[in-house]
Amino acid sequence: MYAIDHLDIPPLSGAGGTVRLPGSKSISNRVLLLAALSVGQTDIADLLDSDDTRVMLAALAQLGCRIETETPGPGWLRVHGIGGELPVREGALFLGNAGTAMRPLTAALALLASRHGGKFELSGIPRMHERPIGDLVDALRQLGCPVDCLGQEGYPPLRLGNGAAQALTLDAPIRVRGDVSSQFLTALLLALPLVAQDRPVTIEVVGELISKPYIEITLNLLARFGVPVQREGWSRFIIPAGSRYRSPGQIHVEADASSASYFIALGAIAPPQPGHDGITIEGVGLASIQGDIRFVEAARQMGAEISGEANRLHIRRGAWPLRAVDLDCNHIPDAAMTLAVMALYAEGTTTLRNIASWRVKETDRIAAMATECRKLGAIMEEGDDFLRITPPQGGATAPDSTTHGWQPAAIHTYDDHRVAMCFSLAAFNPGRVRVRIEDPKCVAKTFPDYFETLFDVCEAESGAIPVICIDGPTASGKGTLAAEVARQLGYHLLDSGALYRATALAAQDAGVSLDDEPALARLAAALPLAFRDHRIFLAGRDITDPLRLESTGGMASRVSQYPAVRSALHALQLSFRRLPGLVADGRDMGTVVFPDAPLKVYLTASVAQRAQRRHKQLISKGISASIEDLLADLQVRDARDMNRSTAPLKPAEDALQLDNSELDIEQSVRQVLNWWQGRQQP
Ligand SMILES: Nc1ncnc2c1ncn2[C@@H]1O[C@H](COP(=O)(O)OP(=O)(O)O)[C@@H](O)[C@H]1O
Ligand SMILES: Nc1ccn([C@H]2C[C@H](O)[C@@H](COP(=O)(O)OP(=O)(O)O)O2)c(=O)n1
Repeated sequence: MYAIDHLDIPPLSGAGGTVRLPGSKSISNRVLLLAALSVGQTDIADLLDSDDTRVMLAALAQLGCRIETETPGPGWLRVHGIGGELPVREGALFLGNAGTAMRPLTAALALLASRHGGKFELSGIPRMHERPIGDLVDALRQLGCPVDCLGQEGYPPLRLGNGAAQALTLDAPIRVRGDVSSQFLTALLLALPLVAQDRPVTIEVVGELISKPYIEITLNLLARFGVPVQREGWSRFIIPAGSRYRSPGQIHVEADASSASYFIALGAIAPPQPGHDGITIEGVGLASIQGDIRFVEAARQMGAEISGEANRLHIRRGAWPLRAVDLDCNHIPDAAMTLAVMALYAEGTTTLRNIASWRVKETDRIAAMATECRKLGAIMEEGDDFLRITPPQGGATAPDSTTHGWQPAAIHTYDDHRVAMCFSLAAFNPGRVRVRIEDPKCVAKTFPDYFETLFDVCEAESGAIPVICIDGPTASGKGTLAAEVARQLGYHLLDSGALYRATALAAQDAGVSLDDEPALARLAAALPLAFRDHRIFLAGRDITDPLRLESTGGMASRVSQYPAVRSALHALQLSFRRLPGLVADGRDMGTVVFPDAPLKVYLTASVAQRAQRRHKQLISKGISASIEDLLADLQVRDARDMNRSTAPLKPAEDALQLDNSELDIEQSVRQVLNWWQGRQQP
């Protein structure tokens, strides 16, 4: 996950390959609740691991439900159901911004608290307290459940129950509005079987029910857990008498169809790559029970070529530019946001209709999409329940034909995972303008590794992937600076010195003389290196600690003099240049390996400072050393690195020099990030 302030996505040029997506959020949280309310234990495979499911798991555990992770095996979770009982009678549950936890838990706990005598408080983050829940509260009060809104009437936080058992009014149909959010009906459908032992319970929907596909998921899962609800049209639902949740034993969670929408769009937008035949999505397919699978139809209408099987989809770019559409999106409320970004690549104006529910989601999504698409240069019109998108005006006659009317933009993401995921696709813009995603970690709500998954299948022209080079003499602080800059930008890291150090260790292991250039080059060309969990392995041996020894540094300096060794390591170093960017430290990053890098820093510090820093570093690791010896070694190493014939240590002509003798680590990092910022498009 990119837990950073913002993520700059360079211009993307193509995509191809296979992705496996995380489990569906809607299915995951429903299955968790049903498993918890069932009699018996349920083993769940491929559950989504995200903020929203963590919130649900924590709440269920707090309510006394026992949950075992990695049981019965890796990727599984075992839930021991409480079977309609209430082992914990009081509690305060914090549910973050997870609507799929807040609504059903409100209904289930209101009923359980009334039946058994309990009292619970449910709250969330400030945005959750702005998301209406009044229609569900009204329905629960009709039943006789004590429900108090502790802030504004009709919104969380809520108090459910008053500690005493209540008689519930179950004979009359329970009426609930269906035109604001279908989650209220889902919540009642999931909760009412808990009190339908003696008599059937009927729910009547008032107003036109929106987002029907989500109700279908609910009904499908209820049936899997032993409660077959009778449906009369979309306005009457009857829960049969004698209902009781029974575990199905095992259940697999499909991959998230809404998450699939970004990769379907990717296949429709991205030019195909040689050696790949479009994008393949595993884990969700045409037999999905999720409504958002119908995004496939919308994407086809816009030009995507999509084929598929029960549990897999395959997408290729078809019509290009994409076709503009005028579409009622009521059946795919979440995935339809992706259409707004696809519309930026369409010929003509696209209208997305019947999307009023967007206004009460994680943020006001109509306003958010309009504002952010406008930043990119699109012409946007928004209404209460529609959005109209005219792409940035391209073509050779456009006022600014170099960027085809696209503007570089910093996309604000409103703590809304879908805004962040959608706008990553703007990085294919023909103007090749930079797209910045603010607060990229908000994707953790449903898809923590979204950007990693995206970058795995995307390509950029090599020159388009930014590299920041940090070269300089030993102990100037290159490694420390490079690692922190890479962390803050979310970039990959190349410690090129480690490759020379590993070559020296490999020579030592193999008994190869440090004077035998051809043998050293052969070793370097086939280094069996692996990087795992911040540790480095050479032929399976953990060399993280020996790699950092001063003696290894000295050997590396000798090995690195040989042109044949340097050229043997060249391709390996280039392979680190991957999306979204690279920070590389060494001696010749800016002069030889990445001569086109947009920022090169030559880092120095006085020789006395460097000897002192190295001394401190070694002492802190429990390695004894004398400053005088270190100073002498350092000078020998500097002289050798600077005077060798191939790729000697020297500043690149276009390098910025940074003497950090008087700067601390944080100041050095800030300086480099400021320089980097200055090199970005406005
Ligand atoms: N700007 C700085 N000010 C003070 N100490 C620093 C600074 N930069 C790095 N150091 C410290 O100096 C030591 C050597 O840094 P390192 O990054 O290993 O250098 P290099 O990779 O250039 O050999 C480390 O202990 C590090 O914490
Ligand atoms: N790009 C590079 C990186 C390191 N080397 C050589 C020269 C150095 O003395 C050794 C060890 O490099 P490393 O960066 O790990 O060493 P320091 O941490 O700066 O002491 O490798 C090189 O020749 N070219």
